[in-house]
Amino acid sequence: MYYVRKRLEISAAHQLELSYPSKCTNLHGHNWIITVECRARELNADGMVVDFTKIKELVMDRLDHAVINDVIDCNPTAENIARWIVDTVPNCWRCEVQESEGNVAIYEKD
Ligand SMILES: Nc1nc2c(c(=O)[nH]1)N=C([C@H](O)[C@H](O)COP(=O)(O)OP(=O)(O)OP(=O)(O)O)CN2
Ligand SMILES: [Zn+2]
Repeated sequence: MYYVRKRLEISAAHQLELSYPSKCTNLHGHNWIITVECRARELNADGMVVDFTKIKELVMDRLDHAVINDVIDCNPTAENIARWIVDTVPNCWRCEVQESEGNVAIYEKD
């Protein structure tokens, strides 16, 4: 199995819909550190699992300096952002979304 890992830093805003009172329901920003992991049993014709530049285009170009609520079609928690990235990037099986030093969410395909 071949693996690639791409680390991105994204400045963006979001606003959570929550069932309880929280400061996070206000529009606010983070500098998210996102780690995208892809894997493949065989390399493509270019000798890659997936081009690092393609990962950047699919994630960074769509989320950086965006209001994430406008981009992803669900409540933009760190967990849902990680899931969206796994569903968006070819051959992605795992994604870590670090919202702050102490807060990290991970989505991994079964
Ligand atoms: N499981 C999750 N919990 C929370 C999420 C999330 O995406 N998944 N998101 C938030 C908000 O985005 C909020 O902005 C986080 O605020 P922050 O102040 O960073 O978090 P804490 O209240 O834990 O404060 P620390 O100072 O970092 O401890 C909230 N929860
Ligand atoms: Zn937040």
